[in-house]
Amino acid sequence: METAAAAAAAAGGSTVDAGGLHSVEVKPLQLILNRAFALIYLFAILALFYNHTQKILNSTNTLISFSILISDLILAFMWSTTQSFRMRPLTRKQCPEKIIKNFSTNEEIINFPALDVFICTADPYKEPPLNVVNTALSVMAYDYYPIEKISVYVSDDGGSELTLFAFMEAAKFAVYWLPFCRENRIIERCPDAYFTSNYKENSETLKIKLMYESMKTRIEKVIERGKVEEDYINNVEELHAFTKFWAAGFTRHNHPSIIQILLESGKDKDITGYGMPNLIYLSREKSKSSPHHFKAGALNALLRVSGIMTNAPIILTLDCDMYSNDPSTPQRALCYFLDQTLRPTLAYVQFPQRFHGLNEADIYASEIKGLFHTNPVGMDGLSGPNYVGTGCFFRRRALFGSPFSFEQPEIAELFPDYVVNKPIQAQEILERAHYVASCNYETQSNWGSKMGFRYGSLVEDYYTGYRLQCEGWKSVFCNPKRPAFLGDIPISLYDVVSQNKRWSVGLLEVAFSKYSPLTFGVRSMGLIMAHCYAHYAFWPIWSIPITLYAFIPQLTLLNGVTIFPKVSDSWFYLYVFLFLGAYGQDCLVFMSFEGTWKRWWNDQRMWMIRGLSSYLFGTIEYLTKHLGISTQGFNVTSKVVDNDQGKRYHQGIFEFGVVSPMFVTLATASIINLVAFLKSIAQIFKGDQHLDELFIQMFIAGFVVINCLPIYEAMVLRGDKGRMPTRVTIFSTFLAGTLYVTFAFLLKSV
Ligand SMILES: O=c1ccn([C@@H]2O[C@H](COP(=O)(O)OP(=O)(O)O[C@H]3O[C@H](CO)[C@@H](O)[C@H](O)[C@H]3O)[C@@H](O)[C@H]2O)c(=O)[nH]1
Ligand SMILES: [Mn+2]
Repeated sequence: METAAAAAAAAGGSTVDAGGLHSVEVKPLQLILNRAFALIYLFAILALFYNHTQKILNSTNTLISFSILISDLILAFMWSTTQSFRMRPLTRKQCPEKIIKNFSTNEEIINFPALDVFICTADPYKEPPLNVVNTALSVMAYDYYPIEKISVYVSDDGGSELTLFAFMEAAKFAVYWLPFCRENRIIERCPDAYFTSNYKENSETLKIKLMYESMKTRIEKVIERGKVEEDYINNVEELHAFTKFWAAGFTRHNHPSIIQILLESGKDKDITGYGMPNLIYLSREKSKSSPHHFKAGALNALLRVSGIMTNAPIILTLDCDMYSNDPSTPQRALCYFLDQTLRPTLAYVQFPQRFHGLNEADIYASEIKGLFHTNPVGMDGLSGPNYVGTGCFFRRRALFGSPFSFEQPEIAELFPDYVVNKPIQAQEILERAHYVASCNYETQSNWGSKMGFRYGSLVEDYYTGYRLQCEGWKSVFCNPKRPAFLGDIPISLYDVVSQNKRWSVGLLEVAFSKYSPLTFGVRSMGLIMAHCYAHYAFWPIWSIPITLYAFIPQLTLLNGVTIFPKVSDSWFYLYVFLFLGAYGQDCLVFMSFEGTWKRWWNDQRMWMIRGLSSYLFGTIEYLTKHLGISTQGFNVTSKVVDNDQGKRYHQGIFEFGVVSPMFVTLATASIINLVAFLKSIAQIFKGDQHLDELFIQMFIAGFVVINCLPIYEAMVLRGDKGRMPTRVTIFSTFLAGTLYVTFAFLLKSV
């Protein structure tokens, strides 16, 4: 931990580090309240299980009591892991304006450490190259001194000439864009974001806009044709580069590595004669016979190729849709990397994932506030936040063994302190770069196990951060007021639940591996940190209580069977406390991070939806994958916006539209809850049943019904393309009927 600063912070209040580059703040009252609440709630949980034991012993229907017990055990476990985020939340501030002074040799010359930026893309049709180019331009235009210290490496797992073409265009546009941003002190350095903002129109902005538009048109034309044709190729070098893609047998899954230097710092200048950063295109070698480990594999190839070419001590990893929204961001990260007291063990500085284009109510809870904001603040007070794949500055050394034992790469040039002394275009450098980008390079090596980004989980980001922290590395959460990066969000429910399904598979791969946070994690990083990581690893098992609670109380209700305490029973108040306590705390935390009611409501709704879709089917996919039956791999999230879909999204209308088993469970649950709720109301009015006995079950059904309103609407009221497909509705109605009959039979036969 952070020595002096931490000790002072532990005592409460705020502290500033010695250099005055950053400060931390802990609110002592908040700590006490959180811990006291956790203690009280814990006693309530214990009381609940006492009640459960009694019930099971006297129960006539053990199966039902047992499934509720299992659900509550899992809910209690997940609750306890959530509390670890509340034990010591901590907020930080940085003073990026002080950084320049630290690196000035004299008034004029400022010399920051070199920075390698990695941008990953994987599919030109799901990830439009124009957007990838925008991301690259936004970081090339960072306020970094001298700018030649930045090298931007683009990894193209799509192996696409379209992406390369877009980057050739970007390199030409950059020599105008960088001086334009610098001289006009533009804050918005992502061109697309700038031209859609409220910028000042004058002849200069008009000129640069025309250039941008012309680049955009050329890129879009080429994408439309699906191929770079000769009229778009300017010279022999470009032709030579594209010929590689046209070789016989070239596919995205099978091709040699392609490395293309698009800008070379020190050689290329902008139109004012000022330097330019390096810009390098890389498509690592792929072959059907060797595993390529998806994004983690791409990052490791980048780590090596950049090692050969520039070997910067600091690395920024970015997803292709995460553009920079603040040119001073690297200076904020430097505030930490520079601090002597943090230095020996600081592995990475993580900025939150934030998104643009969210609708007002954030219907799909795309903000994922827990994952990206509130929980990292909790982990920051312990050993530091988890790595979330993008917007993260690494110390290169952290990817080569623990802080105490260095893991030697195979070749000397890859040592993190190796000094490159040749230009990146040198024949020798290029040869070496191709060599380390080949698919056999990693065979029989420690890459992915002890070195670099870790293999073995579809959530390579979570897994890598976790393993680094197990080794003893620390991290810092940096959350400035102006978002440092902004990314795209999926705008159809299917894309959202599919993305979460992939995460679920990846998380379970960690949960049930020999590196499980509950065993290996507890030993390596202590109980509380390990619980934070366990919270994510076991996310998908939330599907069990969510699914059981979506069906059992309702199916029993339909059959007039009471399974919870009556309102007149004193145990009833325990249930009220448990419900209000958990939801209340969740809501309070959400609201205290610039939340709104509407967004919180959607956040809790999406939790239920994910429980019945992503988590459930993710768990099933994990099981089938491990039985060797099927595997989907890394299904890249689409970043393309269909116009109609975009319109509906902005009106806050849920987008179904696809026939998927994940929608069947949702629709079935929504039907059963509605029928159960309505039937029990009718029975109470008729006097056949007592509200006193059925209240908790009716409350659950009613609560689910309110959450399902958009689903009913999509099933019966809507006619647009995003409605629930009729096949799903019919099948779900049939399934609901079958479940009802089965339960009626089960309950009567005992
Ligand atoms: O074989 C692959 C697959 C993906 N990617 C890239 O990985 C990034 C993330 O992919 P995306 O489809 O956007 O996944 P998300 O679920 O939106 O991403 C989140 O979850 C991923 C782990 O599942 C992390 O890698 C990401 O950083 C994190 O933002 C994108 O830039 C892709 O181009 C590759 O480079 N190679
Ligand atoms: Mn993404």
